[in-house]
Amino acid sequence: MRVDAKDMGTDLKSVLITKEEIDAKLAELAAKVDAEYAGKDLLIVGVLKGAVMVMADLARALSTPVTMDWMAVSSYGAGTQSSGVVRILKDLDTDIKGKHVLIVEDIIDSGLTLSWLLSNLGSREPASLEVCTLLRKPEAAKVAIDVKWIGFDIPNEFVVGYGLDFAEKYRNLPFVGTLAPHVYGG
Ligand SMILES: O=P(O)(O)OC[C@H]1O[C@H](OP(=O)(O)OP(=O)(O)O)[C@H](O)[C@@H]1O
Ligand code: HPA
Ligand SMILES: [Mg+2]
Repeated sequence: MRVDAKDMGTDLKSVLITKEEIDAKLAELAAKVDAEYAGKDLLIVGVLKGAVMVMADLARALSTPVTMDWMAVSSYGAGTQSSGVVRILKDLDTDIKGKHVLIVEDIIDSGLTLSWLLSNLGSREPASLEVCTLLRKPEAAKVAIDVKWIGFDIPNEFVVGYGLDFAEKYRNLPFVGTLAPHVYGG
């Protein structure tokens, strides 16, 4: 069954990026990642929980053999604003020293989560450390981050779907949509 904005009642304001657009973009990104890491061992690190969908779909679009690990950090809690305080809820299972590591994210909003992650993982001495994110909000950046692969730059609005939640809901929507302000008290 296809879920679309109508099925969400009035919770969604609009569909920003369709499933088809996400699929096409991930194929493009996967080709670039394949080219970069040809002949190398690559560990992709998904940032739970938001990046679950991107990890699953990007990993399957890659030709490069990869290993996968996960980190859980949280800075948003149940709200729509980053608290700026990043907590590790689950650390990597593997030692990344000397490995080529690619962090996979669903979204870079303020950039605070990723900035913290890059310095945390960077201090573990990986052979290389890069970032691939499906979404980025350029207008929301509070810190500058060097991001190698970006799927879509989006407006500074709270989005849900394809892994992204509001109060843990809407992660399973197959597209990215904007939330109606009344849902989060706007
Ligand atoms: O650039 P920032 O402003 O730091 O925001 C981006 C981060 O916020 C979200 O995670 P969240 O803390 O909501 O956890 P979740 O993935 O479990 O929803 C998202 O998945 C990113 O990891
Ligand atoms: N939506 C959902 N989760 C998020 C967002 C967003 O716009 N920004 C950071 N985490
Ligand atoms: Mg969240």
